[in-house]
Order: sequence, then C-alpha cells, then structure tokens
Amino acid sequence: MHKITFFERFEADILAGRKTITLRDESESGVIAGQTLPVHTLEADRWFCDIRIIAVQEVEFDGLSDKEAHQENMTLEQLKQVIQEIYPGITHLYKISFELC
Ligand SMILES: CC(=O)Nc1ccn([C@@H]2O[C@H](CO)[C@@H](O)[C@H]2O)c(=O)n1
Repeated sequence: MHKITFFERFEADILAGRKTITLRDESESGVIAGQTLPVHTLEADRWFCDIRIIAVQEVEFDGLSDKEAHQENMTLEQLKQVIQEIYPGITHLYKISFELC
C-alpha cells in the first residue's frame, strides 16, 4: 500500500492525535512498521497528513476491548458498530497503530 484512506469524519481526530489506530481487513493490512504513508480521505481522495506505522497486529473482533476503543476515541459499543457497518460479519482484523509525522 502506498497510501491509506480514512472516512472524512475521522480527519479531525487523526490530526488531533485522538485516533491512533485503525482496524482493517486483510485486503488493507499490507503495511509494515516503520513505513510512512500519505493519508487521504476516502470520499474526495484529498491528502490531509502523513502517518508513520508503529505496528500491525492481528486481532479478533470478539477480542476488542476498551483499549482499542480508547485508541479510536470511541466507546467499545460505537467501535463495534462502526466495524460492523464497514466490514459486515468480519471476525479477523488487523490493528494498525500509527503516529502523525
Ligand atoms: C477504505 C477505507 O477508507 N476504509 C476505512 C476503514 C476503516 N476506517 C476506520 O478505522 C476504524 C476501524 O475500522 C474506524 O475508525 C473506521 O471508521 C476508515 O476510516 N476507513
């Protein structure tokens, strides 16, 4: 992957450092620790920052906890709902931790 996209509604949280992970399916897991990536909005493909990947870890949907929710600036209930909307029925996720460049 040479760039990563996020829904526009998460832009402010990412730029403020309130959202420091993203949970993706296997098709969007192809990043490695240390890599720097430009971040674009999904809707308009507009660049808004660069991030550095800190880690990529496999996690189960049922294993998500308040820790991941906090890292997403959401409640666990909100996070699970968001993931179900984006990836209906998903059980296996990739937790991508990042920092702003
Ligand atoms: C193609 C594309 O952009 N896809 C996605 C997929 C996920 N996410 C966010 O990651 C977290 C867990 O899934 C939540 O905050 C999601 O909303 C996103 O912003 N954009």
